[in-house]
Amino acid sequence: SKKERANKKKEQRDLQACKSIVQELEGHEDAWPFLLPVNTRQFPTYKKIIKKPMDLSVIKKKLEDNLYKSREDYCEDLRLMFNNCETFNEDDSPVGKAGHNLRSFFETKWNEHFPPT
Ligand SMILES: Cn1cc(C(=O)NCCN2CCCC2)ccc1=O
Repeated sequence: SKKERANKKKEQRDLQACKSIVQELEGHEDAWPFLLPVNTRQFPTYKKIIKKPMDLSVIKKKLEDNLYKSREDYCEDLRLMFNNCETFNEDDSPVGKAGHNLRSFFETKWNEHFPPT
């Protein structure tokens, strides 16, 4: 139907916006702690403390494999990644500070692409 075609277009626009947001996050100077999964041999307690690890490489792969039902589903994984960072790191540590900076950058980009009504 016309409505279904319009909705499919919206989904395609949202997916494209989510892909470009991840690219912008990857290029941010504070992205270094988030580019790959946390190394659990370097940080042996990580697996016990963080029940659902998440990082930009996993989010990018999920986007490419069409595993997100919606932009909200995608946003949930980004917020999980930043919340994991706050759980495991002191605010004034290098990783903790990078997490706060990158989260702020993400939320700004999110609102640029999807202005709250
Ligand atoms: C999200 N997060 C990341 C780290 C971390 O240190 N990641 C960077 C690891 N090195 C960067 C270049 C080579 C490997 C530690 C705790 C944490 O919660």
